[in-house]
Amino acid sequence: MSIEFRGVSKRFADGTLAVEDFSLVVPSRSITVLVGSSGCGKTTLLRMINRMVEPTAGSILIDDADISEESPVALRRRIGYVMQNSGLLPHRKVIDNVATVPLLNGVPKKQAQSAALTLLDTVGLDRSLADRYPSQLSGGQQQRVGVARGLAANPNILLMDEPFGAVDPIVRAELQTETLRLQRELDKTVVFVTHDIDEAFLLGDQVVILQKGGRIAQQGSPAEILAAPADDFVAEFVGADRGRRVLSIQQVDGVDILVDGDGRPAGRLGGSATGRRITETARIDETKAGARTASGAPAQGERAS
Ligand SMILES: Nc1ncnc2c1ncn2[C@@H]1O[C@H](COP(=O)(O)OP(=O)(O)OP(=O)(O)O)[C@@H](O)[C@H]1O
Repeated sequence: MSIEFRGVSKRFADGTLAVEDFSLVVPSRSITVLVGSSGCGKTTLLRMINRMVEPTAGSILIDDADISEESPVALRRRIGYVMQNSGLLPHRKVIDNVATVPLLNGVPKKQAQSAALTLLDTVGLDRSLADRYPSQLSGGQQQRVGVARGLAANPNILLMDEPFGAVDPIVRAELQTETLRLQRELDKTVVFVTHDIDEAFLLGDQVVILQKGGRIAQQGSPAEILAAPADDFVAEFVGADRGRRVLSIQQVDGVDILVDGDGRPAGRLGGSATGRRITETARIDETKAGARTASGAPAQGERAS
C-alpha cells in the first residue's frame, strides 16, 4: 500500500507549526525512513498517517483514498504502530499484549492467542516468554514484543517511531537486522522514524532527511544521498564531510550491508522488497590524510569480502 502526503501542514493549538507544506510519496512494500534532529516533525508526520494527529492543511492518501474519510479507529486497527519503549501494557502478559488489536477487531480469544504465539516466533522470541509481564523482559525483548504487537492485525502498513532508540548498540544492531528480515518476509510498507542517520541508511529503501518544520532537505536511496548530498546541511548530517564514510560491504543474513570505516552500518545493497538493486558507481576519493572515503556505494569491483 502506498502512502502519499499532499501539501500537509500541522499547526498545534499553541501555535507551533510542526510541519509545513509537506509532500512525499511512500512507495508500497518498501521501507521509507524519516530522519532528522529532534523537533523537526518526524513523529507528527508519522502520527498523521494513522490520524493520531490531524493535519491542519493538505491531505494524506493511502492507495489513493483520502484517510480523512475513514474512521480513525478503523484506520488505526489496520495500521501497525511500534513506538519507542515498546508501549506495552505493563499489567498484561506478553501474549495478551500481542493479541490486543486482533481481540479488539473481534478475533476469538483462542485464535488471537495462537496467532500471537506464531508472531513471537516471527520476531525471534521464545514462546516460553508468552506468560511473562513486560517488566520481566529485557529492553530488546520488549521491543520485539512491540514489533509483534504492531504486526498482530496483519497490517499492510507498519509505522515505527524510534523503536530501537532505548536499547544498547548491540541489541539495536540485532533488531535492525531483524527488521530487514521481517520486511523481506512480510512485504509491508514501513515508515520508520529515527534521528540516527546510520540507522536510516541501513534500513531505508528511501531515506528522507528532514529539517525543522518537516522541510525535506533531501530524499533518495542511501547511495543517491551519499553520492550527491544536496547541500552542506545534508553533507554534514550524513558525515560525508568528516571523511567517516569509508564504505565496504559485509553480508548480514544474506543481505549486503554497507558499513563505514568505524564498522557502523551505512546502507544496504539490493534484496529490497521493491527489487531495487543499487548499481551506482562509487567515487572513491583520497582525502588529504590518506583515508579513503566513498561518496557513494562502492562499484561492483570495490566489493570487500
Ligand atoms: N501536542 C503538541 N502541542 C504543541 N507542540 C507540539 C505538540 N507535539 C509536538 N509539538 C511540537 O512540534 C514540533 C515537532 O515535534 P515532533 O514530535 O513531530 O518532532 P520529532 O522530529 O519527532 O522530535 P523528536 O525526535 O524529539 O521526537 C516540535 O517543535 C514540538 O515541540
